[in-house]
Amino acid sequence: MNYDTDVVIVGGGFAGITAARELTQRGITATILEGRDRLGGRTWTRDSALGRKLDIGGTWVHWTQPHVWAEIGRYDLPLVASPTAERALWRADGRVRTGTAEQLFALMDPGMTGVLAGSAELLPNPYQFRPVGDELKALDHFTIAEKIAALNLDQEQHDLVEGFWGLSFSGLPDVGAYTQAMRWCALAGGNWQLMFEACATYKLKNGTKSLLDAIVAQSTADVQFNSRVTRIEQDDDGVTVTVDGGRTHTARKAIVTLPLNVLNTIDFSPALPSDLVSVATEGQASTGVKVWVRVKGDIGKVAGLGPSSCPLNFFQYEYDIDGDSLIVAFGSDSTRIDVTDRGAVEAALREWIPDLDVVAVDGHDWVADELSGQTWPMLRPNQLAAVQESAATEHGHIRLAGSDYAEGWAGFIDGAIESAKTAAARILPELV
Ligand SMILES: Cc1cc2nc3c(=O)[nH]c(=O)nc-3n(C[C@H](O)[C@H](O)[C@H](O)COP(=O)(O)OP(=O)(O)OC[C@H]3O[C@@H](n4cnc5c(N)ncnc54)[C@H](O)[C@@H]3O)c2cc1C
Repeated sequence: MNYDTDVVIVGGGFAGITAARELTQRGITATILEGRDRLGGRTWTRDSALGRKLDIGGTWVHWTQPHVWAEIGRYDLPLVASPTAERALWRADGRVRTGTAEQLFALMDPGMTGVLAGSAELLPNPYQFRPVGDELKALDHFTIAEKIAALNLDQEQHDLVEGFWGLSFSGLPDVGAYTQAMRWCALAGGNWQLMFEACATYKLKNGTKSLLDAIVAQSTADVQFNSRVTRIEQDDDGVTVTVDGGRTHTARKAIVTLPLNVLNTIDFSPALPSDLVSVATEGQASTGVKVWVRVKGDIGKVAGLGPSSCPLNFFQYEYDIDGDSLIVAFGSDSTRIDVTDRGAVEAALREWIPDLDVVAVDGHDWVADELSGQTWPMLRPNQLAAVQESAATEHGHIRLAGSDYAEGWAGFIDGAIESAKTAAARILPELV
């Protein structure tokens, strides 16, 4: 049979472009079918009306994340650190308090240590825990909120730890799986402060697009934009992939990199495993928002944390722009705040700093976005085994890749790159 290409890669985020580079550098032909008019998916470096280039999606990287860190070294890309907070505000037990970051961390420590106790022992090699064992499966019944509640913390400590996980899950702790938290902490050697550092310290100086462009430059894959895949049909020999409008592409293999919450928008024939389809139907737990905010004047190097019930429950100072302050803020529930509404963002931040004036805002609703349906993936209880098993398996001629299916830092750019390298390496022997 003649194929249009060896491999069709569905989606051109970090997973898709990494898989394309890995395959085409070894002489395999590949076509990326991307539903948007740009590459990058849930990363998006764009010129912002706030006065500088900003990362609207994924941003921070860290040396605990070996796959992305190796790529940054490979292309010799400059990094910059987010400023260290000199003042911390925390909203807990119904009040806003001020102190140092150290004071805030000390208040959080009993709860964080309690929730995460045993993470390094549970997952001594957190990049290799498939197949999901009985101990992990048993723990996967619990939500992170249940684990926090069981610690009987005082209200202030409870609100801070609950808020931290609302931030980390980009979602509500009462629907997020406890095992996700254990995985993150195990990846930081069981140290929650290092885990936090990994999530919000180093940024690519020229944006995530600088890494994206470097990887794309080493790929010879054909990229077709505005090509939303609607159906993938398999026979004994390969796949036929149909895009919106009816155009088809044939290939020997397909790598599918769709976020879990939109996986079911493709009609797979034969169907993907029923337990994975059920997870995609239920949806993973992230429902949150990220917004960049230009605030009038110099507000100093400040960070704030509060419970997930706040429309914006975390923010930190990032840049000075002509005497104004640029901060980044997060919330757990996109239905509570419109990140393009300056007034709504100002009202949410005034719960912390009453005289704060918001000049302008920039953000994107990733949850409403039909090509993502979520922010960074965080699983609900009882989803882990189905997702990990599907990620490790070839489904006929199809493999899944993407940060949602990573074994290590799932949810991160690192996980997208890791899973893509694995998927490409697994299919390569069948193609050469
Ligand atoms: C607000 C936000 C903040 C984040 N912060 C960080 C961070 O600081 N650090 C970090 O490491 N990670 C962060 N992440 C997560 C990180 O950005 C993602 O995990 C990673 O970029 C996912 O890459 P991916 O290739 O797996 O998926 P995606 O980037 O989602 O790529 C999938 C691609 O498939 C396309 N697609 C979807 N459906 C179809 C279809 N039917 N046909 C064709 N194409 C389709 C999409 O348009 C997309 O381009 C953040 C994410 C968000 C949203």
